[in-house]
Amino acid sequence: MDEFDPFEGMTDDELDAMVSDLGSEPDGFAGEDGFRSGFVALVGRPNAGKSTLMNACMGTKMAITSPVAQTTRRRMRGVVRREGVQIVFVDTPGLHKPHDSLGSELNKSALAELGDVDVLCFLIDASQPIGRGDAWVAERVAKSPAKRILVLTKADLASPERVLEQISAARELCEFDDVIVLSATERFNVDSFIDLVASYLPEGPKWFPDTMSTDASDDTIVAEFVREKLLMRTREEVPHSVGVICDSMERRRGVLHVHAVIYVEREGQKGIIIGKKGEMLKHVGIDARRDLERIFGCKVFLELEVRVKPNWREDAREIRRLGYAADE
Ligand SMILES: Nc1nc2c(ncn2[C@@H]2O[C@H](COP(=O)(O)OP(=O)(O)OP(=O)(O)O)[C@@H](O)[C@H]2O)c(=O)[nH]1
Repeated sequence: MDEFDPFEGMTDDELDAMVSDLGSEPDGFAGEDGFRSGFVALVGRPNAGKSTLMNACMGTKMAITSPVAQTTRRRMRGVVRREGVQIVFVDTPGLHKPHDSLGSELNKSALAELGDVDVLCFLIDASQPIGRGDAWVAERVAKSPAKRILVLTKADLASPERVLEQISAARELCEFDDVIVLSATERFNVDSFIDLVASYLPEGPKWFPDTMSTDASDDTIVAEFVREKLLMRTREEVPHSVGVICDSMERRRGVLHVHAVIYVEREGQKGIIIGKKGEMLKHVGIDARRDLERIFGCKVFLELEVRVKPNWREDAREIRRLGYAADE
């Protein structure tokens, strides 16, 4: 199969404009003894491709992804290691105009990262017009003291001309230390992205031990993967009304026994999720179990239950209990 190359046929000048050093010199890689490390936030509008890029960098799927906006509800850290370097990527909820208390919490959670990281990657979908949402995010990104990298995602979906236009428009919004164009699904420029980010990291300790690749707890991983399968199989309001909690996990004779509760806001949504003769819930369980067995490396017995909790998205206590509060 031919390798995907969105820049095929472009002139050197055009290429320079796409992946450019915009002036500020990265610190360079550390010397022989100096270990480099740091925190790198992935921020942007919902659906920009933040979780997909984090998974691509990690080389395994840890963050859930879907075409539904606001898939990410919990800030999640994923560790990527290279010789002498540890990068802690922080996947954040998409920044958007909130319509409920849950939305406000998600924004708060993402915004909290802006001032607290070494490198800020502002992801913009190359295939979508830059709009007021991006301008709003850019205004906040511009205030961060972190190094700033503009990341044009989904290059496989946009023409080179379109990508160039997007870069110019994004540069109007905010100043960046660097720019990179990539496609996480095609693995185009993902390794270059990791190298670029690493070059901006300061000398520092190993923040995570070598055996740890994420700060997400096991029960969070269960809840998130069940939710992802629900997002894949439901439509309209239902995906946004779903919250999942894993309330028990126990390993017995090599099998992980898991119980998770799916919360929805209305009886009708419960019916949709259970499906005719329980078919929908059964398939969600099968899909989720497959991922969980890969992640935990053992057989998983997954039991799912659906409960109705009216208007939980407006209830601060419920948002916290489900683990979606900004300071979780
Ligand atoms: N074609 C293509 N699709 C992509 C690429 N990156 C992400 N996607 C798709 O874009 C959709 C959104 O991706 P996510 O990674 O969930 O986006 P996100 O920014 O984390 O979204 P939120 O959780 O809503 O903030 C998914 O359907 C992905 O498969 C890419 O490089 N190319």
